[in-house]
Amino acid sequence: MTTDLRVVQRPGTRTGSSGLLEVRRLRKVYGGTAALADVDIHVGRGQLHALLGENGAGKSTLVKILAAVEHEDAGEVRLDGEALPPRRTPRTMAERGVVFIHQDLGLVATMTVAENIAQYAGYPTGLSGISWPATQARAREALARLDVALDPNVPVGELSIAEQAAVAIARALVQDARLIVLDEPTASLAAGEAARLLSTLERLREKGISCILVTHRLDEVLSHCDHVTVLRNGQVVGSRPVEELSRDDLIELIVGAVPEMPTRRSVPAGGPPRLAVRDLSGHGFGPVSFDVGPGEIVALTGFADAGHLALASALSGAGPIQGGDVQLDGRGYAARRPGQALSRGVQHVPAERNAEGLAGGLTVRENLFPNPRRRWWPLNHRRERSEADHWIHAFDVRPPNSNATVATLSGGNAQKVLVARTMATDPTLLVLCEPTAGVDIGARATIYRKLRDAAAQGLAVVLASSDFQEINDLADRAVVMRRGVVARVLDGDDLTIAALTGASYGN
Ligand SMILES: Nc1ncnc2c1ncn2[C@@H]1O[C@H](COP(=O)(O)OP(=O)(O)OP(=O)(O)O)[C@@H](O)[C@H]1O
Repeated sequence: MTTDLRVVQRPGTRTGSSGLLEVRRLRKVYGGTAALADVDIHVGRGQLHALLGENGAGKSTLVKILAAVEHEDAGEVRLDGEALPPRRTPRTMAERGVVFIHQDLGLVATMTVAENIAQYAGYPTGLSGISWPATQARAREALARLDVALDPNVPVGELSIAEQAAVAIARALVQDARLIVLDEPTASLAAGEAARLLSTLERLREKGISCILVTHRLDEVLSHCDHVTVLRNGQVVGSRPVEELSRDDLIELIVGAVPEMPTRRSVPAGGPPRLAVRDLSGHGFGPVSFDVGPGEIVALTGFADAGHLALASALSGAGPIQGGDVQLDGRGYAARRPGQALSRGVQHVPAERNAEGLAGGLTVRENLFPNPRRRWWPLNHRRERSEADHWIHAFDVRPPNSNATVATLSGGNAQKVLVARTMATDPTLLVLCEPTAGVDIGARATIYRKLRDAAAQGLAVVLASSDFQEINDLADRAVVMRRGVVARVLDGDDLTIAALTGASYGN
């Protein structure tokens, strides 16, 4: 069926027949490997166009070339019929109304909504300098175009993530955006928040503004996007209107075959808890109590500001604890620093992969074994290499080269290295924050299987995740948080995506 789908653009759908962006035979080679090999993409006016593909397929490379932070080796980019110069700059793109929104949204938390919206387009001025009433009015008007009512005087840091995303889109509107490119904006949003962001994008359709959405979340593509282009190994393997595709069609296009997802375990864990958390409180959460038994995978979840990620950080010594008690294997455990957590066998995948998790300038092997002396003394380089190869193979890290610098890996492949590192050390407790954010569906199935296998050996896992599908597939129990405290605990047949969504909203 994959070959049947190698059809580019069907005319006359709501994808819009008049083209805004034409990418023709685009090519980019890094060190002999073609990240993009003669890629053609057509984005219609007012079209919500999803760009999909497995990890390393070439999506970010394409986005970087559109943003003019990288340049193509060959090919052409046309916007509204105009061929853009090969040596264009980010300013060339901004002047033509191409705006980029990355996962971190690029907002300044301490500045108000109106100030953030004025950040790039400039502040309206009057006789005595900046006109604050005009700045606020323009922000209000841009938000109204998105049907979002927010006070322009509120600091952005006080808003929910979904509201912040609306501010980023409003900022694009005041820059007269014709094309907005969003690189995984929903990767760490819970279902309800992601849906709100996507409905905001849908509103741009009537205004003739086009969007390219890079995502690994297939359900949002099926329910919100008009057209989909799938890349594999730097080539377009399908470009079709969404209405012609099922979920399985999409998965087959992305990874070649529908991977088998592990099913949730039905037998509850026995024995005393490995982790017992009592009335724990810290920045943004508490008091919270829950247990994790041997072999159990317990999810902490909720909307972005629910406190579940802060709680997970505190459990791994990366965030402050203000009160309460934690026991690990029957002994008091109060990790004030990550080093203390590591010495008790607690391994952590932080949500901020680049800032806190990986050293981009070091190799995959060095990132897998940051302290080989602790593992092997005297140092045994051959063993280190062969173990690195084992983990690279087990997690299907691409390219499968332990000497590759982590900064040259695609986002999803870097994430696989981070998760592999936590499991390479025989941990007693894993604390995983958004472990599969940015990871494609094939690699996700691999990570889930590894976690299941490790849990079957008695490992305890805390899974802080906003991905309700992931929790539904993997967790034995879900602790749903709202405003820093436990709103509901779901397990067995009660643990469903609908129940997770309802509990996150406080139903
Ligand atoms: N600076 C670089 N040097 C060497 N190789 C690179 C560099 N940047 C990207 N690559 C390679 O180009 C290929 C495409 O990477 P890209 O980041 O575009 O993938 P992606 O589709 O965005 O993946 P992901 O879903 O994991 O983010 C990968 O094989 C990657 O390792």
